Amino acid sequence: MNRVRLLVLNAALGPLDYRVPDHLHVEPGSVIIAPLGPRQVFGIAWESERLPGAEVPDARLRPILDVMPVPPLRAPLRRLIEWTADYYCAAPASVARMSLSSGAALRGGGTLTEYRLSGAMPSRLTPQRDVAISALDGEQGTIRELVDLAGVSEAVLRGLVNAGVMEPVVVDIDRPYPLARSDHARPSLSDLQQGAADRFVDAVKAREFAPMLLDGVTGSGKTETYFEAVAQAVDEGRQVLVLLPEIALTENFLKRFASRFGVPPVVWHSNQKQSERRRAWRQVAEGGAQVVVGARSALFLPFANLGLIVVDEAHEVSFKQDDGVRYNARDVAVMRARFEQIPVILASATPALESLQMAEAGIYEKIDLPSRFGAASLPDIAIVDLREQVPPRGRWLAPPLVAGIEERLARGEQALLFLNRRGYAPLTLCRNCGFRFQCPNCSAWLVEHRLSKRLACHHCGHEVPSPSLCPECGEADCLTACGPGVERIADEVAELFPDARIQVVTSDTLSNPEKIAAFVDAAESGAIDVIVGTQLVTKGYHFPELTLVGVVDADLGLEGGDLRAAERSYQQIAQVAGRAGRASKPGEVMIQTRHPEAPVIAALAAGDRDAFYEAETEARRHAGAPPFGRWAAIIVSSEDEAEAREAARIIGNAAPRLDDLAVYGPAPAPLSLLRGRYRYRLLINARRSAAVQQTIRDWLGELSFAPGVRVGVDIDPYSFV
Ligand SMILES: Nc1ncnc2c1ncn2[C@@H]1O[C@H](COP(=O)(O)OP(=O)(O)OP(=O)(O)O)[C@@H](O)[C@H]1O
Ligand SMILES: [Zn+2]
Repeated sequence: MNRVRLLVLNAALGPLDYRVPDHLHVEPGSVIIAPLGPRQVFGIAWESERLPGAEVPDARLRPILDVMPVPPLRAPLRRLIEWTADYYCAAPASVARMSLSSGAALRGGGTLTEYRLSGAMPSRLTPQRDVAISALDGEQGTIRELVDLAGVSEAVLRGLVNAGVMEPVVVDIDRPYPLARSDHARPSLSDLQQGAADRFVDAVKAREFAPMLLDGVTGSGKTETYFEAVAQAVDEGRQVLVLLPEIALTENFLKRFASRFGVPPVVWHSNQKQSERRRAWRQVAEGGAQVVVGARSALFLPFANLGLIVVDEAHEVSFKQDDGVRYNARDVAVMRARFEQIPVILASATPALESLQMAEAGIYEKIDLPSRFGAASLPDIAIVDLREQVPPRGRWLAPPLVAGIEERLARGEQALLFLNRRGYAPLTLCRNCGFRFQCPNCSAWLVEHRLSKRLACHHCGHEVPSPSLCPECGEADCLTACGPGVERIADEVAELFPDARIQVVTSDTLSNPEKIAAFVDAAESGAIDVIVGTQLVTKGYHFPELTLVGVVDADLGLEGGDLRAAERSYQQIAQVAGRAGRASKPGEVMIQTRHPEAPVIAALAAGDRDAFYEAETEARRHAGAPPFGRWAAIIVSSEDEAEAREAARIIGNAAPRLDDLAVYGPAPAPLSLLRGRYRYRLLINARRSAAVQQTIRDWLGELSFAPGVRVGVDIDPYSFV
């Protein structure tokens, strides 16, 4: 009899066995729908020897219902799912779910009716019809899409359809994308760039696993260089995955890609329309999507014929996912390349210490671009010591920075002020009674957002309209904003320079692709004088007229107990500094700080990256921190504080006593209340050789907790809150 073992997409269940009816063909990787009690569940056919489960006698097996009309998940992806689940202590079903991330795509084909002009003219030409006909020349789309394009009502378009002026065209909803042309606009590379590009092209041709670290200063042309490898893969008919750390960077990338290859790449991220996701998923699986650019979830897509992976801005913390399956997309990308036997390029101007260490150990090949492209040189960096250059009361910009902005405005150039704090002020308190606005669901202050006139929690999204009275003492006019956010800095610039055109750039103001595209256009065309932004604006952008970068508070990133704080601060400031002077005009960077002697600041000022990395490496080695030792975290949470505390105590008491592994805690998490759940943490510090995952599985597997308790494991954690 034909039986099959399924990895079912339900994290609470183990693998399940089914019978395969004679009329269905199943192979490893087939996507299957099967009965589960009275319901149905998706599952993936798996090699049974790799997925141990309870042996059920043939007679008790239920038959699967159907095999989905999609290509089976290939072996390299199945191995990746196994590896990810094992390494990050996650349920295989939760990882597999990321591969089958468009339910609609699994069910197979469908069509859609679009319309276009037929060439016939109407017998009666109203002004509305005239507008529509000229606007729709060369266009094709659904009626709804054409309504937007033409700016006329649906009734007008329906009238044109009835009059035969527009004709229906039936299209496959999962139709292929237009093809990228590798020689559409090939740049002529500098010798240095060409050397790097040749290496990447060779690696694509070789079709072997090759992890490469592209370490190039800001503005050195990393993108242009790895585009040559993309071109090679496209020429060979193979697919490419480019991972970006944030959706916000996609718009800029789309534009650059389209001008290089003639068509935009295929986009994949979580905020897309269902229909777009489904088309992208199917084309990825069938090989019709050549180049996919996406956020980290694109890593688990079922590529038919992957030839290259690029992780751009590979040092970015946002590649680490902190809920659900807690994985690091940078590291999983390298594993996917290994299973697929293809090259992977990690590109960054400020590589993670872990990546540099891998290069030093000879595991990654390091490829350097040490200078900027063309006539551009790296900007001059100056320190503004806030203890000597004191901003006026209630202000945050010190005199040298203000003078710098004034100079840029006079010359028609641009300035960028960086402060990694959204909103107007991070804390609001009552001068009369001392009341502070706090989130009811989180142990965090509410942040004032003046643009939207609200107080908001940046952890759970809780919002209240900005009050005029103190809720505690009832006084009016007593609420004070403490400290600056970007909105407040923008106000300060507006007061100093009333004619300046200022744009605040945060995830609040650039909340959709249209707004991001509008910002990029405005900044490129010189319609903005001063940009005030969070980390969102520190990387990826290339604005030729931007010649001054001001870091408003360089000490901010060093606060808090994060063990990677120094590295992250260094990266963020080096990246934002890298936005200055990228074209012919030289750039200048001013870093405001109260601690000019701090190693991070001193290294930035001296432009001595190696010194910083060396000091940081020594500190990590000394502390047994990554990459010299390993960390893992256990996070316990419950809506009931006593329940959470008790579960944490049980885990702490059962902690293993081993020579190569130390357990700290449990202790209340720094964010001890998050989204209504009380939280405790344990930190594990282990030698590199320790079997951390197995130890944790054995340890937690023995324990049981109250039903409302959640226990999460975070391997190689980034967040310590
Ligand atoms: N060979 C080239 N020919 C023409 N333009 C180039 C070339 N190399 C780089 N450029 C241009 O120089 C600018 C900087 O290049 P790019 O954005 O690729 O650098 P990067 O190293 O990715 O920078 P960052 O890390 O700061 O984002 C871009 O506008 C790019 O188009
Ligand atoms: Zn909250």
